Amino acid sequence: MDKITRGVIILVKTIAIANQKGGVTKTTATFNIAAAMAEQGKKVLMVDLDSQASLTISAGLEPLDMEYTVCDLLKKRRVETAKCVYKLENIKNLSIIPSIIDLAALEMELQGRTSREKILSRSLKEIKDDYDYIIIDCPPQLSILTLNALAACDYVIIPCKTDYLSYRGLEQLNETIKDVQDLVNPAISVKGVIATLYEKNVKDHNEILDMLAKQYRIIGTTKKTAEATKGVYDGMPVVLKNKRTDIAKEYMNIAKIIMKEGN
Ligand SMILES: Nc1ncnc2c1ncn2[C@@H]1O[C@H](COP(=O)(O)OP(=O)(O)OP(=O)(O)O)[C@@H](O)[C@H]1O
Repeated sequence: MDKITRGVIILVKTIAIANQKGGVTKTTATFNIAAAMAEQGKKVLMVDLDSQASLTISAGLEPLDMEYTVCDLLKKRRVETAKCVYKLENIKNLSIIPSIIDLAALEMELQGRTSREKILSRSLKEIKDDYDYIIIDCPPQLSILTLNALAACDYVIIPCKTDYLSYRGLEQLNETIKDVQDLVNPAISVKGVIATLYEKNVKDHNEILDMLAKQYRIIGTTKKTAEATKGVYDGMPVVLKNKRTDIAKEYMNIAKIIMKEGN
């Protein structure tokens, strides 16, 4: 995982943002953390591994207009990884491997392949040295795509809504991560949980937040707020669009925690 530049070893960190539950703000967290790191001068690559392509669209790209997407990395006759990387015009230091709806169909094809959970990892190796961080936005299932992300990453960050069912869903995710650790990627660990869509005035949210904090390392708590999505039409995450909001500050703080502990 190391790259050597003029004799100095720099750790390259690949991070999976994962939770098999939908709507827990995986995509929003990926874009904001990646943009915050890029703003701090890190070279960051985001990988959209969800066929809904929300990250791709949030970044201001049209999935159907892309010549190459993450599908081209995963299919049998894959293309060179660098061809699938697009630099974002409006955010310095930030690039993306976009997704497209075709990824849903490709998932079926992946099931029949040898070492099917290591396909993404092999492709990312080609370009890993070009980035300080690679952040993978996982789909909302424990599918072969999520397994590919877990096999390719150094650690996982789990966004979890502060409600009971989301809290309970973490058990299943942790079991999957343990399996991946035993069978495919011994180096994987969970960096922490981001408690998301938190509402201070909801009693249950406070109880779940306490329960989460007892069991997991909370690296940030993001409140439910309309501010979070305001830049989505012009391809800007709130962390850059409206830096003074609480949500932007929280994402910046999470990015700083990761960078401080990363290298
Ligand atoms: N802090 C927030 N407050 C309110 N809404 C938010 C916040 N963060 C994200 N959202 C909105 O919540 C919805 C779900 O967010 P997002 O798409 O990031 O979740 P996800 O976990 O990636 O979803 P999926 O599992 O479907 O891919 C989106 O409409 C997003 O704009």
